[in-house]
Amino acid sequence: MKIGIMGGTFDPIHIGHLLLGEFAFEQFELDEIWFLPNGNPPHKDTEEMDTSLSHRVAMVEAAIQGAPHFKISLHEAKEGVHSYTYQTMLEFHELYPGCEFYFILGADSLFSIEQWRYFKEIFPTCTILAAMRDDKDIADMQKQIAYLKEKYGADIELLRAPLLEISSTTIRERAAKGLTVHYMVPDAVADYIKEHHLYR
Ligand SMILES: Nc1ncnc2c1ncn2[C@@H]1O[C@H](COP(=O)(O)OP(=O)(O)OP(=O)(O)O)[C@@H](O)[C@H]1O
Ligand SMILES: O=C(O)c1ccc[n+]([C@@H]2O[C@H](COP(=O)([O-])O)[C@@H](O)[C@H]2O)c1
Repeated sequence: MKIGIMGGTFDPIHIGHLLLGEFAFEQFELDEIWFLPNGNPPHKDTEEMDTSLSHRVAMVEAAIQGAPHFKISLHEAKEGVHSYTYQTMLEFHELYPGCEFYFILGADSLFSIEQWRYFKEIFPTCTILAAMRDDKDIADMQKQIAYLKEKYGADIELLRAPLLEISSTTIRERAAKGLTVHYMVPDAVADYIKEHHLYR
């Protein structure tokens, strides 16, 4: 089985994340995409976040409902302890022998990966599928991919997905101002945000 891993904080999940999953599935002929919400991301201050893990998980579940090739993994849905990608990927290989993993990320993550905990250990565990984002154009991406390949022997491919200037931050800010987030998130997520008065 070829599994795409779409890791994130998902505060909240938005169409940028879903499109990365969909285009990775298609371009690399994957069997499933696992959305992997991080309960306590090492590089973000969860104390500053006012969205509980249970809300973030519920929004991922709502977003992928009805898409049989999209699943949720609760492997990193732990409060308190930080979850690190290198550890999760090593554990996935033990838990799911015979699976090939493809870790999906956006340009901001590709350019900061050298700050991740034991990042060199991640490279042998998966192929990284990196999508353009924000100000990073194709030349920037190819340069960074070539650099990481050359320096660490990383296996990285350019993921071609629609460029969307959308982030969870924008959605939180819009919701806080009482502006609509429709079409930026699936309807079920917009309804969830409204019903639970999130980001007010
Ligand atoms: N619009 C987008 N285009 C490409 N990649 C994206 C996009 N939005 C998120 N990603 C990628 O998805 C992964 C998970 O992102 P995350 O959950 O932090 O969302 P975010 O929108 O970046 O959130 P925030 O604004 O809170 O930092 C990261 O690798 C990020 O680069
Ligand atoms: O392992 C690390 O040190 C590490 C540091 C930063 C980010 N990550 C992972 O990168 C993915 C995207 O992170 P984020 O913050 O953009 O949601 C998510 O799966 C995080 O767990 C992992």
